Amino acid sequence: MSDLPDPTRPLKIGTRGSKLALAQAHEARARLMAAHDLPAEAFEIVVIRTTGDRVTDRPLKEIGGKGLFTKEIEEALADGGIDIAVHSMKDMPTVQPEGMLIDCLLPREDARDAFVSPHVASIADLPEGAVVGSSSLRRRAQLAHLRPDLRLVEFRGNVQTRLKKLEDGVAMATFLAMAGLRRLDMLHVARAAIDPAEMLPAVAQGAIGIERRMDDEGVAALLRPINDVETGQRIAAERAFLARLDGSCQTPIAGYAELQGARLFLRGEILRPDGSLSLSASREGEIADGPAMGGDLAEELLADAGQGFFEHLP
Ligand SMILES: NCc1[nH]cc(CCC(=O)O)c1CC(=O)O
Repeated sequence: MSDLPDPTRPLKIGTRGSKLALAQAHEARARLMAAHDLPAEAFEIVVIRTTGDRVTDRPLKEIGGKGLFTKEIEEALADGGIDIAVHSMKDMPTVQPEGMLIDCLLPREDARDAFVSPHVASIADLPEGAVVGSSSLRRRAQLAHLRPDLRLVEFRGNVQTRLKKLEDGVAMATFLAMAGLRRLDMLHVARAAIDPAEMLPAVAQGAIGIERRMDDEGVAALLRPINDVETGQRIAAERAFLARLDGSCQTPIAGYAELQGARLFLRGEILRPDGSLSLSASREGEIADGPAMGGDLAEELLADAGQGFFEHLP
């Protein structure tokens, strides 16, 4: 256990307790074990219950937006209760608390959304007026934009709960991240992976980030070999886009970056929550300019949107 910052005790990995969060924590541990030739006993997985986990009866946007799934975990990191925290980057605020840093990203999974339905194979196949369940502000707005005839209902809970609701006929279809389904070994429930050109994914969808104390050099050295540089470059561009828009919080936002050789392609979209308007644009440039391109893309969409765009509620 000589690579550990403190070889006399296991490294504590903080995570939420959901099946998906645990799968992600196990993936992080497996990569650390392989990179440093360490046994599983060199790590301890510490489950932390967050506000987002406790409140399950209301849409997330009513409880108070970003940070709901991270606050208690970051407190544990700050007071030394854990050494690292494993997160879905999609759920992470663009700015970390004082003294915290995310500079380690695992290789990104499939970033696309999955179309999930026991009845039909795609969005286009949904009959007129069909009911679709989703609590994602982005997915709801994108779907309303594509298919204004559909009826949307709130859908929260874990994957099993949502599938049960589909079986019970509460809705005909829903959406889930391909990445989450793959990590849960439940890819079979995806009827189709939706092309980003049809439904642009959430910023950082499919990426796992590892947060640490900024001054913890021992942990920084431990994480370095498992960081995926290309994922970091894509996420940096997407999160810079989000960061520039975030002031207007309750807004449906999508952003997706891809690399081709030394070039970075970034697409971004903002929508009215009711889907009555969608604005999108893209940028192409050097990988190193990704974060600047993200900010610039956000500026363009904000200028297009004009005053009042974000006040238009359903
Ligand atoms: N908001 C919940 C959440 N956060 C991350 C994922 C999926 C995994 C990922 O995007 O990395 C999900 C569930 C979903 O959208 O289906």
